[in-house]
Amino acid sequence: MSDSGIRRAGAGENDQYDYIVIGAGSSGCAVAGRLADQPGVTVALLETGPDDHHYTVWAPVGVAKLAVKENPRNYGYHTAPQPALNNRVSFQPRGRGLGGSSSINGMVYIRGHRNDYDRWAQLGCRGWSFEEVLPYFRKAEANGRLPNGRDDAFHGAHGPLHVCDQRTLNPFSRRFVDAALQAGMRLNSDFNGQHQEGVGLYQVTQYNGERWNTARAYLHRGDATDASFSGGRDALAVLTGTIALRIEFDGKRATGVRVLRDGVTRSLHARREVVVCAGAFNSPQLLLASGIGPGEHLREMGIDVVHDLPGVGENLQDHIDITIKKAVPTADLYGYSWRNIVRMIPELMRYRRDRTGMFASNIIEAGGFTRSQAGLTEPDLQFAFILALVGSRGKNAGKKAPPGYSCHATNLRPKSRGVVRLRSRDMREAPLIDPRYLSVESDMDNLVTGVRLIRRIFAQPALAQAGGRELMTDDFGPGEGDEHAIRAYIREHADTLFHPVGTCKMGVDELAVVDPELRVRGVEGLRVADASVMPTLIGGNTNAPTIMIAEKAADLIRAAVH
Ligand SMILES: Cc1cc2nc3c(=O)[nH]c(=O)nc-3n(C[C@H](O)[C@H](O)[C@H](O)COP(=O)(O)OP(=O)(O)OC[C@H]3O[C@@H](n4cnc5c(N)ncnc54)[C@H](O)[C@@H]3O)c2cc1C
Repeated sequence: MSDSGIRRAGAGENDQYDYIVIGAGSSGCAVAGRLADQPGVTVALLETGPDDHHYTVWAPVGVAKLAVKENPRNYGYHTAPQPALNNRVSFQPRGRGLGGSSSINGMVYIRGHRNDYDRWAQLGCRGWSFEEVLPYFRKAEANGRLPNGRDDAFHGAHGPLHVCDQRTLNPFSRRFVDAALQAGMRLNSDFNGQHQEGVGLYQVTQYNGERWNTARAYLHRGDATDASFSGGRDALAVLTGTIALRIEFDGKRATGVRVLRDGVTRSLHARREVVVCAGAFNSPQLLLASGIGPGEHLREMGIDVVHDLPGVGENLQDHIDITIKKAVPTADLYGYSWRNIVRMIPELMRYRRDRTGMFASNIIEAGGFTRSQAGLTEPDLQFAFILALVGSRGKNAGKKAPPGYSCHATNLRPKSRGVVRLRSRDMREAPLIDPRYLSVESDMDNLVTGVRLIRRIFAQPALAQAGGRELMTDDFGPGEGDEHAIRAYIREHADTLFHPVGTCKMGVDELAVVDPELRVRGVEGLRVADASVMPTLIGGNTNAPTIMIAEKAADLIRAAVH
């Protein structure tokens, strides 16, 4: 692993590029890779963290190690204390290094509901309705399910992002799907097809049993050992260990980026544009540190105002989520017991031999979408069935959980809105993150329904026959469970599902940070293109939608010069 140092990559180490892309995460790799594929164009991709050539990244089960606490590939942020969560501080994993959060995420491939994008268009985001973004989802995707390698109405066969079914299905994932059917849900074999609702098996961003992060997809051209990091492209310089400290301006025009690398600070010049892809926490942080944001906050932090843009850092939205857990003493699930540890030895050999078995699993193989009440136009709850007991994270991580399973219920469209602000002008410091989870009381309501539905699914024969003991729900009492006790449980245990968005929102209103072409309003030569531009949270996991945004951004940027 190399955390610092520019690796030679085509365009090599220069002071000038046509485009400078900041952040090599889900979006940044895609934007930079696509731009660099144009003839005669040079691109620099700046990334604070290290490369992604590490077994914890490409072996899917590595997610259990990478996601739960701070490490060289995970910033491991923490929120401000959350009043509605009994003042708990929430651990916020964020990927650091090539691939960004796509290198540490759960690999679940979900696009959200078509209505989500139609709503973006209704909010004034012209060009972002479902029919208009679907071609970009398909362009990105190489779905292993397509017979004859031909695109169909919903899926792409030839994009750089591999999407496939799980190679080895855990028997408990099958049990979960059967139990949900027994509880009355319907089967859905493609959550990204015509309908989202139902229960089934998730497709994952993997290929041949290995994680397919965006670095592998868009930079390395599939080669896990790509020493150039750029897939050998002459036009693309991939600069790891390089932190963008601030965007530089000439008046209101972005002209380049001030960077810190190997302890040396210097400026890189962008002949055409700077594209910020630093994610929902760091993109607003970088704009603020560069003098773009609410004037009062900037002055308070001693930063010269380049442009007073009140929406920067506002509108933080995240999926709040509650988990029910059941301890089950079996070696088919993940957890710590002698039996489970012994089981892992042949599983490791199996993975090394043919990339199948328990090491090839993302541990989240099954799930589904449902409506918490009749009359809703689309599902408002998502389930994710985990083949382990979800343990503590962040500063509290480390306690070894026994084998078991868990199920998340996620409120897909919470109304609570939070904020990202600066604690310091220095980009090496963590920003202040305050999601204000459950600050709108009604955000709790569908989680209560979610808890009840999970327990109903757990009680069906397909899962109940496996035995085990539900944890921490004794207070609920019999049947549906006491609502007061369930609400208290949610306050004590609800947490993020890791999908922050919206802090540089796209739109046409006062608080919009970028316009529908992703240009930062009020300045020139600067765009934001990552999860932070989503005006509203989509109903599902956010990796595929972020990659869709990047694909569209690359087209918008290319179109601007023609
Ligand atoms: C633990 C976890 C599990 C998840 N599971 C799933 C899942 O199963 N399915 C799904 O669809 N989504 C999942 N997500 C969410 C999804 O991965 C994110 O929404 C998506 O990756 C966001 O992409 P991004 O490009 O906006 O940001 P990121 O991918 O986070 O990329 C931002 C990049 O910018 C870099 N950067 C930041 N600041 C600077 C700077 N100043 N200079 C240089 N570089 C900088 C960072 O190091 C990082 O590499 C998960 C996320 C996490 C954290």
